[in-house]
Amino acid sequence: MPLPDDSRYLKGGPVAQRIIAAVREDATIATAEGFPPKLISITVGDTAAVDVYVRNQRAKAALAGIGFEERRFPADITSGELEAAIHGLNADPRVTGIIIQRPVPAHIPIKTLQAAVHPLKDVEGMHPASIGNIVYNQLDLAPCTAAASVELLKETGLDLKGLEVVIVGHSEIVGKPIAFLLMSEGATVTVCHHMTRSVAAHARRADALFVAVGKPRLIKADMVKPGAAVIDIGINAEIGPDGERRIVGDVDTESVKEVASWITPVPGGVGPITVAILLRNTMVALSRQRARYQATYGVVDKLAAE
Ligand SMILES: Nc1nc2c(c(=O)[nH]1)N[C@@H](CN(C=O)c1ccc(C(=O)N[C@@H](CCC(=O)O)C(=O)O)cc1)CN2
Repeated sequence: MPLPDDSRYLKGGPVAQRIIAAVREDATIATAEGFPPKLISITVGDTAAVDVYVRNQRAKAALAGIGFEERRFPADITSGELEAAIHGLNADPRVTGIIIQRPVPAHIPIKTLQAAVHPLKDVEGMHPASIGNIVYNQLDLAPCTAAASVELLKETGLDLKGLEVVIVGHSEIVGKPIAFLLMSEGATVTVCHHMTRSVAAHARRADALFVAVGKPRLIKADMVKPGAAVIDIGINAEIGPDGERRIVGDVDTESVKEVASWITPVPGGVGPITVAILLRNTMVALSRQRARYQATYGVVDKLAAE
């Protein structure tokens, strides 16, 4: 369904298109130089939200000129078997990026899997060696959903220096990296989590409010400062009054849009940019691999080496 043409909506589509167009230029050049980018997606078990994400990754990778392959594994696979599969991908020179789709089944330690991905092929920046980069202000490759959310906040034109930002949700893949990305930009950041005494009291102080907790419509109008920017990162599936499955965010958009100056729709907000950032990260990872290749073999490109 098309989004209403309301300037309060921070729509992800145009930003994503811009990013994908730039990625396409890079991918075309890299391919012509003998380094075609190829992204492998690892899915474990069946999760509807992940299927939506992967479907969009495949479609946008095709648009951007990036090879894309999905490897699906059964929910009862062992962690050791998955690690072995990842080591195989690390060793394959045709594979330039690996993404592990979340969530994985509870018996699989996601951190072990993430650490098994070679840091140069880690297109999410979630390897322990990569996640530290954003702490050191090296921001060119950050976790996709976190980077996408920050990209949308920048679309408001708000000055991030000294901006009061509140993040509801402290996950490793979204809340924590957003905090580091925004601290690097000079924002004052508060992170709320399950032990926070009054989320509402913090949220009401925010010039920019990020929400990523997976609770449909948790944030209501009375929790938002008038004029704030509200970035909704929730992706929750529910059955609508028409009996159809639909996706809703963590923010009660209908009421909050009467108070906020900017609000991201769900779907159509952070989601499309998340996919675009993944593709951009894939090109960053490839250029790091090329730099390593050049440093090791002393040639400018693969074609020259042949
Ligand atoms: N490895 C990762 N796994 C997950 C991440 C991540 O960043 N890295 N984030 C979420 C992904 N996710 C939901 O589970 C998700 C992300 C993006 C989209 C998306 O493309 N949404 C679009 C389109 C919706 C539609 O076609 O109906 C949108 O919001 O407009 C969907 C899901 C968890 N896992």
